[in-house]
Amino acid sequence: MVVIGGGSGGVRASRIASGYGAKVLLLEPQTHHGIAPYYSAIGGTCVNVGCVPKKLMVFASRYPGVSNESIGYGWDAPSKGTFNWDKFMEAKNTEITRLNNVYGKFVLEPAGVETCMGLVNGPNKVDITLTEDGSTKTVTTKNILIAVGGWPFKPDIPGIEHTITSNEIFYLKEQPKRMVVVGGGFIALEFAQIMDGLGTDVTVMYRGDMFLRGFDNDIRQHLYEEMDRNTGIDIQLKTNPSEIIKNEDGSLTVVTTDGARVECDQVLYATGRKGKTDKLNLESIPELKLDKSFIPVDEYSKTNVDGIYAVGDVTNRIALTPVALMEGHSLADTVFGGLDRPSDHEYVASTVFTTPEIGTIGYSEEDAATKFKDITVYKTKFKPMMHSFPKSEMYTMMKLIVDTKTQRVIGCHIATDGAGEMMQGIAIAVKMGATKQDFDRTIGIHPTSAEELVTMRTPAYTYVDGSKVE
Ligand SMILES: Cc1cc2nc3c(=O)[nH]c(=O)nc-3n(C[C@H](O)[C@H](O)[C@H](O)COP(=O)(O)OP(=O)(O)OC[C@H]3O[C@@H](n4cnc5c(N)ncnc54)[C@H](O)[C@@H]3O)c2cc1C
Ligand SMILES: NC(=O)c1ccc[n+]([C@@H]2O[C@H](COP(=O)([O-])OP(=O)(O)OC[C@H]3O[C@@H](n4cnc5c(N)ncnc54)[C@H](O)[C@@H]3O)[C@@H](O)[C@H]2O)c1
Repeated sequence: MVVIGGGSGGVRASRIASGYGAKVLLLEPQTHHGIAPYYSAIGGTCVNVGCVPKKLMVFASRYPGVSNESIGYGWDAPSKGTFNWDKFMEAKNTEITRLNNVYGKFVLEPAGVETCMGLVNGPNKVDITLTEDGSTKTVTTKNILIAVGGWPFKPDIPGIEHTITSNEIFYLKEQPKRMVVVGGGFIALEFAQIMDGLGTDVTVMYRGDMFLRGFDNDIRQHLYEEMDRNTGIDIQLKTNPSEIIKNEDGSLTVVTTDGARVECDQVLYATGRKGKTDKLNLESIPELKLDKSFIPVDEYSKTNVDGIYAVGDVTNRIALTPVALMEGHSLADTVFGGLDRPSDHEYVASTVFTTPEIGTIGYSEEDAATKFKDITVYKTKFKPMMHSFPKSEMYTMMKLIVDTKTQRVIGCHIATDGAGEMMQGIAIAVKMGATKQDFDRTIGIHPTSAEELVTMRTPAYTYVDGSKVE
Protein backbone atom coordinates (compact mmCIF):
# COMPACT_ATOMS: atom_id res chain seq x y z
CA MET A 1 0.00 0.00 0.00
CA VAL A 2 1.19 3.51 -0.76
CA VAL A 3 -0.11 5.95 1.83
CA ILE A 4 -0.18 9.60 0.72
CA GLY A 5 -0.04 11.79 3.81
CA GLY A 6 1.73 11.14 7.12
CA GLY A 7 -0.88 12.61 9.48
CA SER A 8 -3.11 11.00 12.08
CA GLY A 9 -4.96 8.69 9.67
CA GLY A 10 -2.06 7.84 7.34
CA VAL A 11 0.46 7.05 10.07
CA ARG A 12 -1.97 4.85 11.99
CA ALA A 13 -3.03 2.93 8.86
CA SER A 14 0.63 2.43 7.86
CA ARG A 15 1.71 1.14 11.25
CA ILE A 16 -1.15 -1.30 11.63
CA ALA A 17 -0.93 -2.50 8.00
CA SER A 18 2.81 -3.14 8.23
CA GLY A 19 2.17 -4.96 11.52
CA TYR A 20 0.03 -7.37 9.48
CA GLY A 21 2.95 -7.88 7.10
CA ALA A 22 1.91 -5.48 4.33
CA LYS A 23 4.62 -3.68 2.38
CA VAL A 24 3.89 -0.03 3.09
CA LEU A 25 5.34 3.18 1.70
CA LEU A 26 4.27 6.35 3.51
CA LEU A 27 4.72 9.72 1.79
CA GLU A 28 4.98 13.07 3.57
CA PRO A 29 6.77 16.23 2.30
CA GLN A 30 8.61 17.20 5.48
CA THR A 31 10.27 15.52 8.44
CA HIS A 32 10.02 18.70 10.55
CA HIS A 33 7.38 21.39 10.95
CA GLY A 34 7.94 24.79 9.41
CA ILE A 35 6.35 27.59 7.46
CA ALA A 36 5.00 27.70 3.87
CA PRO A 37 4.40 25.85 1.68
CA TYR A 38 3.68 22.75 3.78
CA TYR A 39 3.37 23.83 7.46
CA SER A 40 2.52 20.25 8.31
CA ALA A 41 5.11 17.46 8.50
CA ILE A 42 5.23 13.87 9.69
CA GLY A 43 2.54 13.59 12.37
CA GLY A 44 0.20 15.76 10.33
CA THR A 45 -1.87 18.82 11.13
CA CYS A 46 -2.57 17.74 14.71
CA VAL A 47 1.05 17.54 15.80
CA ASN A 48 2.45 20.43 13.76
CA VAL A 49 -0.24 23.08 13.27
CA GLY A 50 -3.29 21.81 15.09
CA CYS A 51 -4.30 20.14 18.35
CA VAL A 52 -0.90 20.05 20.03
CA PRO A 53 0.51 23.58 19.55
CA LYS A 54 -3.05 24.93 19.94
CA LYS A 55 -3.46 23.21 23.32
CA LEU A 56 -0.08 24.58 24.47
CA MET A 57 -1.39 28.06 23.63
CA VAL A 58 -4.62 27.33 25.50
CA PHE A 59 -2.60 26.44 28.61
CA ALA A 60 -0.50 29.61 28.27
CA SER A 61 -3.60 31.77 27.88
CA ARG A 62 -5.26 30.59 31.11
CA TYR A 63 -2.63 31.82 33.59
CA PRO A 64 -3.95 35.40 33.88
CA GLY A 65 -7.40 34.08 34.87
CA VAL A 66 -5.92 31.81 37.55
CA SER A 67 -3.76 34.63 38.84
CA ASN A 68 -6.77 37.00 39.04
CA GLU A 69 -8.83 34.51 41.01
CA SER A 70 -5.98 33.80 43.44
CA ILE A 71 -6.72 37.17 45.11
CA GLY A 72 -10.06 35.74 46.29
CA TYR A 73 -8.11 32.85 47.83
CA GLY A 74 -5.99 35.14 49.98
CA TRP A 75 -3.00 35.79 47.75
CA ASP A 76 -1.79 39.37 47.76
CA ALA A 77 -2.50 40.99 44.39
CA PRO A 78 -0.13 38.98 42.18
CA SER A 79 1.74 40.85 39.48
CA LYS A 80 -0.12 40.56 36.17
CA GLY A 81 3.09 39.78 34.34
CA THR A 82 3.62 40.17 30.62
CA PHE A 83 3.44 37.45 28.04
CA ASN A 84 6.62 36.90 26.06
CA TRP A 85 5.47 35.72 22.61
CA ASP A 86 9.01 34.99 21.37
CA LYS A 87 9.88 32.90 24.39
CA PHE A 88 6.67 30.90 24.15
CA MET A 89 7.03 30.33 20.38
CA GLU A 90 10.62 29.20 20.79
CA ALA A 91 9.59 26.69 23.47
CA LYS A 92 6.62 25.59 21.35
CA ASN A 93 8.86 25.06 18.31
CA THR A 94 11.32 23.04 20.40
CA GLU A 95 8.49 20.84 21.65
CA ILE A 96 7.06 20.24 18.16
CA THR A 97 10.56 19.47 16.87
CA ARG A 98 10.93 16.95 19.72
CA LEU A 99 7.68 15.30 18.59
CA ASN A 100 8.87 15.32 14.94
CA ASN A 101 12.03 13.52 16.08
CA VAL A 102 9.97 10.94 17.97
CA TYR A 103 7.99 10.34 14.77
CA GLY A 104 11.28 10.07 12.88
CA LYS A 105 12.64 7.41 15.20
CA PHE A 106 9.46 5.42 15.75
CA VAL A 107 7.55 5.98 12.51
CA LEU A 108 9.80 7.17 9.68
CA GLU A 109 12.66 4.75 10.22
CA PRO A 110 10.71 1.53 10.81
CA ALA A 111 7.93 2.23 8.26
CA GLY A 112 10.00 3.11 5.18
CA VAL A 113 8.75 6.67 4.90
CA GLU A 114 9.78 8.83 1.98
CA THR A 115 9.87 12.59 2.57
CA CYS A 116 8.21 13.67 -0.62
CA MET A 117 5.04 14.81 -2.32
CA GLY A 118 3.00 11.95 -3.69
CA LEU A 119 0.75 12.44 -6.69
CA VAL A 120 -1.56 9.76 -7.95
CA ASN A 121 -1.06 8.68 -11.53
CA GLY A 122 -3.87 6.24 -12.19
CA PRO A 123 -5.45 3.62 -9.92
CA ASN A 124 -2.23 1.72 -9.21
CA LYS A 125 0.53 4.25 -9.72
CA VAL A 126 1.92 7.04 -7.59
CA ASP A 127 4.44 9.64 -8.76
CA ILE A 128 6.87 10.72 -6.09
CA THR A 129 8.80 14.00 -5.99
CA LEU A 130 11.52 13.81 -3.37
CA THR A 131 11.69 16.90 -1.15
CA GLU A 132 15.49 16.78 -0.88
CA ASP A 133 16.47 17.20 -4.54
CA GLY A 134 13.21 17.40 -6.51
CA SER A 135 13.98 14.14 -8.31
CA THR A 136 11.04 12.00 -9.32
CA LYS A 137 10.15 8.35 -9.51
CA THR A 138 7.00 6.31 -10.01
CA VAL A 139 5.91 3.33 -7.91
CA THR A 140 3.22 0.81 -8.70
CA THR A 141 1.04 -0.54 -5.93
CA LYS A 142 -1.98 -2.71 -5.26
CA ASN A 143 -3.55 -0.22 -2.84
CA ILE A 144 -3.46 3.56 -2.50
CA LEU A 145 -4.57 5.27 0.69
CA ILE A 146 -5.27 9.00 0.36
CA ALA A 147 -4.81 10.62 3.77
CA VAL A 148 -3.82 14.14 2.77
CA GLY A 149 -5.98 15.95 5.35
CA GLY A 150 -7.38 19.42 4.93
CA TRP A 151 -6.36 23.00 4.32
CA PRO A 152 -7.91 26.27 5.55
CA PHE A 153 -10.61 27.74 3.36
CA LYS A 154 -10.92 31.53 2.98
CA PRO A 155 -13.74 33.27 1.11
CA ASP A 156 -12.69 35.34 -1.86
CA ILE A 157 -13.16 38.98 -0.79
CA PRO A 158 -10.99 42.00 -1.67
CA GLY A 159 -7.86 42.09 0.51
CA ILE A 160 -8.17 38.47 1.69
CA GLU A 161 -4.45 38.04 0.89
CA HIS A 162 -3.63 40.24 3.91
CA THR A 163 -5.24 37.77 6.30
CA ILE A 164 -3.85 34.71 8.07
CA THR A 165 -5.21 31.27 9.00
CA SER A 166 -4.46 28.75 11.73
CA ASN A 167 -1.34 27.73 9.76
CA GLU A 168 0.33 31.13 10.00
CA ILE A 169 -0.66 32.00 13.55
CA PHE A 170 1.77 29.39 14.87
CA TYR A 171 4.63 31.24 13.14
CA LEU A 172 3.76 34.92 13.67
CA LYS A 173 6.88 36.93 14.45
CA GLU A 174 5.08 39.08 17.00
CA GLN A 175 1.91 38.97 19.04
CA PRO A 176 -0.71 41.21 17.43
CA LYS A 177 -2.03 43.91 19.75
CA ARG A 178 -5.43 43.87 18.02
CA MET A 179 -6.88 40.95 16.13
CA VAL A 180 -10.11 40.23 14.26
CA VAL A 181 -11.16 36.55 14.15
CA VAL A 182 -13.64 35.63 11.41
CA GLY A 183 -15.78 32.49 11.86
CA GLY A 184 -17.80 30.78 14.56
CA GLY A 185 -16.50 27.22 14.71
CA PHE A 186 -13.91 25.37 16.80
CA ILE A 187 -10.87 27.21 15.47
CA ALA A 188 -12.33 30.72 15.61
CA LEU A 189 -13.54 30.40 19.20
CA GLU A 190 -10.45 28.62 20.50
CA PHE A 191 -8.09 31.22 19.03
CA ALA A 192 -10.29 34.14 20.07
CA GLN A 193 -9.97 32.99 23.67
CA ILE A 194 -6.31 32.10 23.41
CA MET A 195 -5.38 35.52 22.07
CA ASP A 196 -7.64 37.31 24.56
CA GLY A 197 -6.01 35.41 27.41
CA LEU A 198 -2.56 36.32 26.11
CA GLY A 199 -3.50 40.01 26.13
CA THR A 200 -4.53 40.77 22.54
CA ASP A 201 -7.65 42.89 21.92
CA VAL A 202 -9.89 40.45 20.05
CA THR A 203 -13.00 41.01 17.93
CA VAL A 204 -14.93 37.97 16.70
CA MET A 205 -17.05 38.38 13.59
CA TYR A 206 -19.56 35.62 12.97
CA ARG A 207 -22.07 35.81 10.14
CA GLY A 208 -24.90 33.87 11.86
CA ASP A 209 -27.16 34.45 14.88
CA MET A 210 -25.06 32.37 17.25
CA PHE A 211 -21.71 30.62 16.92
CA LEU A 212 -21.04 26.84 17.20
CA ARG A 213 -23.83 25.88 14.83
CA GLY A 214 -24.92 22.26 15.36
CA PHE A 215 -24.07 22.29 19.09
CA ASP A 216 -26.82 22.23 21.74
CA ASN A 217 -28.52 25.67 21.74
CA ASP A 218 -28.41 26.18 25.52
CA ILE A 219 -24.69 25.45 25.54
CA ARG A 220 -24.06 27.89 22.67
CA GLN A 221 -25.95 30.61 24.51
CA HIS A 222 -24.15 29.77 27.77
CA LEU A 223 -20.72 30.04 26.14
CA TYR A 224 -21.74 33.35 24.58
CA GLU A 225 -22.74 34.73 27.99
CA GLU A 226 -19.55 33.48 29.69
CA MET A 227 -17.34 34.94 26.96
CA ASP A 228 -19.26 38.20 26.98
CA ARG A 229 -19.02 38.58 30.77
CA ASN A 230 -15.57 37.18 31.50
CA THR A 231 -13.38 38.07 28.54
CA GLY A 232 -12.49 41.26 26.73
CA ILE A 233 -13.60 39.79 23.41
CA ASP A 234 -15.93 41.95 21.32
CA ILE A 235 -18.33 39.34 19.89
CA GLN A 236 -20.05 40.65 16.78
CA LEU A 237 -22.80 38.31 15.57
CA LYS A 238 -24.55 38.69 12.20
CA THR A 239 -21.37 40.35 11.00
CA ASN A 240 -19.28 39.45 7.96
CA PRO A 241 -16.31 41.26 6.43
CA SER A 242 -16.66 42.49 2.87
CA GLU A 243 -13.14 43.89 2.44
CA ILE A 244 -9.77 43.97 4.19
CA ILE A 245 -7.71 47.11 3.64
CA LYS A 246 -3.98 47.23 4.32
CA ASN A 247 -3.00 50.66 5.69
CA GLU A 248 0.30 52.47 5.16
CA ASP A 249 1.48 51.75 8.72
CA GLY A 250 0.95 48.02 8.14
CA SER A 251 -2.26 47.84 10.18
CA LEU A 252 -5.46 46.44 8.67
CA THR A 253 -9.01 47.75 8.44
CA VAL A 254 -11.82 45.21 8.29
CA VAL A 255 -14.84 46.65 6.49
CA THR A 256 -18.05 44.72 7.16
CA THR A 257 -21.03 44.21 4.84
CA ASP A 258 -22.99 46.80 6.84
CA GLY A 259 -20.23 49.37 6.42
CA ALA A 260 -18.64 49.23 9.90
CA ARG A 261 -14.82 49.41 10.13
CA VAL A 262 -12.56 47.73 12.67
CA GLU A 263 -8.82 48.55 12.86
CA CYS A 264 -6.46 45.74 13.81
CA ASP A 265 -2.99 44.26 13.30
CA GLN A 266 -3.98 40.76 12.13
CA VAL A 267 -7.12 39.14 10.74
CA LEU A 268 -7.45 35.41 11.41
CA TYR A 269 -9.78 33.59 9.04
CA ALA A 270 -11.24 30.41 10.57
CA THR A 271 -14.03 29.82 8.08
CA GLY A 272 -13.68 26.08 7.68
CA ARG A 273 -11.34 23.69 5.89
CA LYS A 274 -11.43 21.92 2.56
CA GLY A 275 -9.87 18.63 1.48
CA LYS A 276 -6.29 18.97 0.28
CA THR A 277 -6.98 17.28 -3.03
CA ASP A 278 -6.33 20.13 -5.46
CA LYS A 279 -2.71 19.20 -6.22
CA LEU A 280 -3.09 15.44 -6.04
CA ASN A 281 -3.49 14.84 -9.79
CA LEU A 282 -6.81 13.10 -9.23
CA GLU A 283 -7.61 13.85 -12.89
CA SER A 284 -5.50 10.76 -13.60
CA ILE A 285 -8.38 8.66 -12.21
CA PRO A 286 -11.40 10.25 -13.93
CA GLU A 287 -13.72 7.55 -12.58
CA LEU A 288 -12.93 8.54 -8.94
CA LYS A 289 -15.95 10.32 -7.44
CA LEU A 290 -15.28 13.60 -5.62
CA ASP A 291 -17.53 15.85 -3.58
CA LYS A 292 -15.95 19.23 -4.31
CA SER A 293 -12.57 19.03 -2.55
CA PHE A 294 -13.47 15.92 -0.54
CA ILE A 295 -13.34 12.20 -1.36
CA PRO A 296 -16.52 10.29 -0.44
CA VAL A 297 -15.95 6.79 0.94
CA ASP A 298 -18.07 3.93 2.29
CA GLU A 299 -18.01 2.66 5.87
CA TYR A 300 -14.82 0.72 5.07
CA SER A 301 -13.14 3.94 3.86
CA LYS A 302 -13.20 2.62 0.30
CA THR A 303 -13.76 5.02 -2.59
CA ASN A 304 -15.80 4.04 -5.64
CA VAL A 305 -12.57 2.76 -7.29
CA ASP A 306 -11.18 -0.65 -6.26
CA GLY A 307 -7.88 -0.44 -4.41
CA ILE A 308 -8.24 3.27 -3.60
CA TYR A 309 -9.08 4.24 -0.03
CA ALA A 310 -9.27 7.51 1.88
CA VAL A 311 -9.32 8.32 5.60
CA GLY A 312 -9.33 11.41 7.81
CA ASP A 313 -10.30 14.99 7.07
CA VAL A 314 -10.16 14.50 3.29
CA THR A 315 -13.26 12.29 3.53
CA ASN A 316 -15.36 15.01 5.23
CA ARG A 317 -16.82 12.71 7.87
CA ILE A 318 -15.83 14.00 11.34
CA ALA A 319 -12.66 16.13 11.26
CA LEU A 320 -11.01 15.07 14.53
CA THR A 321 -7.69 13.36 15.15
CA PRO A 322 -9.05 10.37 17.11
CA VAL A 323 -11.60 9.79 14.33
CA ALA A 324 -8.85 9.77 11.66
CA LEU A 325 -6.91 7.30 13.84
CA MET A 326 -9.95 5.02 14.13
CA GLU A 327 -10.60 5.18 10.37
CA GLY A 328 -6.96 4.38 9.52
CA HIS A 329 -6.87 1.55 12.05
CA SER A 330 -10.17 -0.01 10.88
CA LEU A 331 -9.05 0.19 7.26
CA ALA A 332 -5.78 -1.64 7.96
CA ASP A 333 -7.61 -4.24 10.07
CA THR A 334 -10.08 -4.89 7.24
CA VAL A 335 -7.76 -4.82 4.21
CA PHE A 336 -4.67 -6.47 5.72
CA GLY A 337 -5.82 -8.11 8.96
CA GLY A 338 -8.70 -10.15 7.55
CA LEU A 339 -11.12 -8.53 10.00
CA ASP A 340 -14.49 -6.95 9.31
CA ARG A 341 -14.05 -3.47 10.75
CA PRO A 342 -16.35 -0.76 9.43
CA SER A 343 -15.65 2.72 10.76
CA ASP A 344 -17.93 3.67 13.62
CA HIS A 345 -18.92 7.36 13.76
CA GLU A 346 -21.73 7.06 16.34
CA TYR A 347 -21.38 8.84 19.67
CA VAL A 348 -18.02 10.50 19.05
CA ALA A 349 -17.17 12.91 21.87
CA SER A 350 -15.36 16.19 21.27
CA THR A 351 -14.35 19.31 23.14
CA VAL A 352 -13.97 22.94 22.15
CA PHE A 353 -11.05 24.22 24.23
CA THR A 354 -12.55 27.56 25.11
CA THR A 355 -12.90 28.83 28.70
CA PRO A 356 -15.17 27.26 29.87
CA GLU A 357 -14.49 24.17 27.77
CA ILE A 358 -17.44 22.75 25.84
CA GLY A 359 -17.47 18.95 26.07
CA THR A 360 -20.12 17.17 24.07
CA ILE A 361 -21.27 13.73 22.99
CA GLY A 362 -24.34 12.54 21.14
CA TYR A 363 -27.41 14.51 20.20
CA SER A 364 -28.20 18.13 21.02
CA GLU A 365 -31.64 18.72 22.55
CA GLU A 366 -32.89 20.03 19.19
CA ASP A 367 -31.58 17.10 17.10
CA ALA A 368 -32.73 14.53 19.68
CA ALA A 369 -36.28 15.94 19.67
CA THR A 370 -36.38 15.65 15.87
CA LYS A 371 -34.97 12.13 15.75
CA PHE A 372 -36.32 10.45 18.91
CA LYS A 373 -39.58 12.51 19.32
CA ASP A 374 -39.99 11.66 23.04
CA ILE A 375 -37.06 12.87 25.11
CA THR A 376 -36.42 13.97 28.69
CA VAL A 377 -34.01 16.82 29.36
CA TYR A 378 -32.03 17.22 32.59
CA LYS A 379 -30.28 20.52 32.99
CA THR A 380 -28.31 22.38 35.64
CA LYS A 381 -26.52 25.70 35.81
CA PHE A 382 -24.49 26.66 38.86
CA LYS A 383 -21.45 28.53 40.06
CA PRO A 384 -18.81 25.90 40.79
CA MET A 385 -17.03 26.00 44.15
CA MET A 386 -13.74 27.06 42.60
CA HIS A 387 -15.28 30.23 41.16
CA SER A 388 -17.92 30.93 43.81
CA PHE A 389 -15.40 31.25 46.68
CA PRO A 390 -13.39 34.04 45.00
CA LYS A 391 -16.72 35.56 43.89
CA SER A 392 -16.09 35.22 40.16
CA GLU A 393 -19.10 35.34 37.86
CA MET A 394 -18.28 32.07 36.11
CA TYR A 395 -20.97 29.46 35.67
CA THR A 396 -21.11 25.81 34.69
CA MET A 397 -23.84 24.22 32.58
CA MET A 398 -24.54 20.50 32.26
CA LYS A 399 -27.24 18.76 30.26
CA LEU A 400 -28.29 15.15 29.84
CA ILE A 401 -30.63 14.25 26.99
CA VAL A 402 -32.49 10.99 27.57
CA ASP A 403 -34.58 8.92 25.15
CA THR A 404 -37.81 8.65 27.17
CA LYS A 405 -38.78 5.24 25.79
CA THR A 406 -35.50 3.40 26.41
CA GLN A 407 -34.10 5.75 29.08
CA ARG A 408 -30.79 5.66 27.20
CA VAL A 409 -28.62 8.79 27.61
CA ILE A 410 -28.34 9.98 24.01
CA GLY A 411 -26.64 13.32 24.63
CA CYS A 412 -24.43 14.94 27.23
CA HIS A 413 -23.22 18.54 27.02
CA ILE A 414 -20.95 20.19 29.54
CA ALA A 415 -19.64 23.75 29.73
CA THR A 416 -17.10 23.97 32.52
CA ASP A 417 -13.40 23.91 33.39
CA GLY A 418 -11.92 20.56 32.39
CA ALA A 419 -15.00 19.50 30.43
CA GLY A 420 -12.72 17.67 27.97
CA GLU A 421 -11.21 15.52 30.70
CA MET A 422 -14.66 14.93 32.20
CA MET A 423 -16.27 14.04 28.89
CA GLN A 424 -13.86 11.20 28.09
CA GLY A 425 -15.25 9.08 30.96
CA ILE A 426 -18.85 9.99 30.15
CA ALA A 427 -18.17 9.01 26.53
CA ILE A 428 -17.43 5.42 27.58
CA ALA A 429 -20.75 5.19 29.42
CA VAL A 430 -22.74 6.78 26.60
CA LYS A 431 -21.05 4.63 23.95
CA MET A 432 -21.87 1.53 26.01
CA GLY A 433 -25.53 2.56 26.00
CA ALA A 434 -25.84 3.71 29.63
CA THR A 435 -29.34 4.62 30.81
CA LYS A 436 -30.34 7.48 33.08
CA GLN A 437 -30.78 4.87 35.83
CA ASP A 438 -27.13 3.80 35.33
CA PHE A 439 -26.11 7.42 35.88
CA ASP A 440 -28.42 7.63 38.95
CA ARG A 441 -26.96 4.58 40.65
CA THR A 442 -23.41 5.80 40.13
CA ILE A 443 -22.06 7.38 43.28
CA GLY A 444 -20.62 10.87 42.88
CA ILE A 445 -17.14 12.09 43.72
CA HIS A 446 -17.34 14.87 46.25
CA PRO A 447 -16.62 17.75 46.09
CA THR A 448 -16.46 18.04 42.32
CA SER A 449 -18.55 19.74 39.66
CA ALA A 450 -18.78 16.44 37.79
CA GLU A 451 -20.85 14.84 40.55
CA GLU A 452 -23.81 16.89 39.27
CA LEU A 453 -23.93 14.50 36.31
CA VAL A 454 -25.06 11.67 38.60
CA THR A 455 -27.29 13.75 40.88
CA MET A 456 -29.66 15.46 38.43
CA ARG A 457 -32.93 13.76 39.46
CA THR A 458 -35.73 16.04 38.28
CA PRO A 459 -36.28 16.56 34.57
CA ALA A 460 -36.20 20.18 33.41
CA TYR A 461 -38.83 19.36 30.77
CA THR A 462 -39.73 16.74 28.21
CA TYR A 463 -40.60 16.53 24.53
CA VAL A 464 -43.58 14.48 23.45
CA ASP A 465 -43.86 13.61 19.78
CA GLY A 466 -41.18 16.19 19.02
CA SER A 467 -42.86 19.09 20.88
CA LYS A 468 -41.62 20.65 24.10
CA VAL A 469 -43.78 20.11 27.23
CA GLU A 470 -42.79 22.36 30.14
C1 LIG B 1 -5.89 24.62 14.39
C2 LIG B 1 -6.44 23.22 14.51
C3 LIG B 1 -6.69 22.70 15.76
C4 LIG B 1 -7.20 21.41 15.87
N1 LIG B 1 -7.46 20.93 17.13
C5 LIG B 1 -7.95 19.67 17.27
C6 LIG B 1 -8.17 19.13 18.57
O1 LIG B 1 -7.95 19.77 19.58
N2 LIG B 1 -8.64 17.86 18.65
C7 LIG B 1 -8.89 17.09 17.53
O2 LIG B 1 -9.29 15.94 17.67
N3 LIG B 1 -8.68 17.58 16.28
C8 LIG B 1 -8.23 18.85 16.14
N4 LIG B 1 -8.00 19.34 14.87
C9 LIG B 1 -8.31 18.50 13.70
C10 LIG B 1 -7.19 17.47 13.44
O3 LIG B 1 -5.95 18.14 13.34
C11 LIG B 1 -7.48 16.72 12.14
O4 LIG B 1 -8.78 16.16 12.21
C12 LIG B 1 -6.48 15.59 11.89
O5 LIG B 1 -5.17 16.08 11.84
C13 LIG B 1 -6.83 14.88 10.57
O6 LIG B 1 -5.88 13.90 10.28
P1 LIG B 1 -5.62 13.43 8.78
O7 LIG B 1 -4.76 12.21 8.86
O8 LIG B 1 -6.88 13.36 8.03
O9 LIG B 1 -4.81 14.62 8.10
P2 LIG B 1 -3.58 15.50 8.55
O10 LIG B 1 -3.24 15.31 9.98
O11 LIG B 1 -3.86 16.86 8.07
O12 LIG B 1 -2.36 14.87 7.72
C14 LIG B 1 -2.28 14.93 6.32
C15 LIG B 1 -0.82 14.97 5.92
O13 LIG B 1 -0.75 14.76 4.53
C16 LIG B 1 0.34 15.51 4.00
N5 LIG B 1 0.11 15.68 2.56
C17 LIG B 1 -0.81 16.46 1.95
N6 LIG B 1 -0.71 16.33 0.60
C18 LIG B 1 0.31 15.45 0.37
C19 LIG B 1 0.88 14.89 -0.82
N7 LIG B 1 0.43 15.20 -2.04
N8 LIG B 1 1.93 14.02 -0.67
C20 LIG B 1 2.38 13.67 0.56
N9 LIG B 1 1.85 14.15 1.70
C21 LIG B 1 0.82 15.03 1.61
C22 LIG B 1 0.28 16.81 4.80
O14 LIG B 1 1.53 17.47 4.80
C23 LIG B 1 -0.15 16.31 6.18
O15 LIG B 1 0.94 16.15 7.06
C24 LIG B 1 -7.46 20.62 14.71
C25 LIG B 1 -7.19 21.15 13.45
C26 LIG B 1 -6.69 22.43 13.35
C27 LIG B 1 -6.40 22.99 11.99
N1 LIG C 1 -11.00 21.05 19.71
C1 LIG C 1 -11.15 20.36 18.59
O1 LIG C 1 -11.45 19.18 18.60
C2 LIG C 1 -10.94 21.05 17.27
C3 LIG C 1 -10.28 22.25 17.20
C4 LIG C 1 -10.10 22.86 15.96
C5 LIG C 1 -10.57 22.24 14.82
N2 LIG C 1 -11.22 21.05 14.92
C6 LIG C 1 -11.77 20.38 13.71
O2 LIG C 1 -11.41 21.10 12.55
C7 LIG C 1 -12.59 21.46 11.83
C8 LIG C 1 -12.38 22.77 11.13
O3 LIG C 1 -12.45 23.83 12.07
P1 LIG C 1 -13.00 25.26 11.63
O4 LIG C 1 -13.21 26.06 12.84
O5 LIG C 1 -12.14 25.79 10.53
O6 LIG C 1 -14.36 24.89 10.90
P2 LIG C 1 -15.87 24.87 11.39
O7 LIG C 1 -16.62 24.21 10.29
O8 LIG C 1 -16.00 24.34 12.77
O9 LIG C 1 -16.26 26.41 11.43
C9 LIG C 1 -16.23 27.23 10.29
C10 LIG C 1 -16.95 28.53 10.60
O10 LIG C 1 -16.77 29.45 9.55
C11 LIG C 1 -18.02 29.98 9.15
N3 LIG C 1 -17.94 30.26 7.70
C12 LIG C 1 -17.83 29.36 6.70
N4 LIG C 1 -17.76 30.00 5.51
C13 LIG C 1 -17.80 31.31 5.76
C14 LIG C 1 -17.76 32.47 4.96
N5 LIG C 1 -17.69 32.40 3.63
N6 LIG C 1 -17.82 33.69 5.56
C15 LIG C 1 -17.91 33.77 6.91
N7 LIG C 1 -17.94 32.70 7.72
C16 LIG C 1 -17.89 31.49 7.16
C17 LIG C 1 -19.03 28.90 9.49
O11 LIG C 1 -20.31 29.46 9.66
C18 LIG C 1 -18.45 28.35 10.79
O12 LIG C 1 -18.86 29.11 11.89
C19 LIG C 1 -13.69 21.49 12.89
O13 LIG C 1 -14.95 21.30 12.36
C20 LIG C 1 -13.28 20.37 13.81
O14 LIG C 1 -13.81 19.16 13.34
C21 LIG C 1 -11.40 20.44 16.12
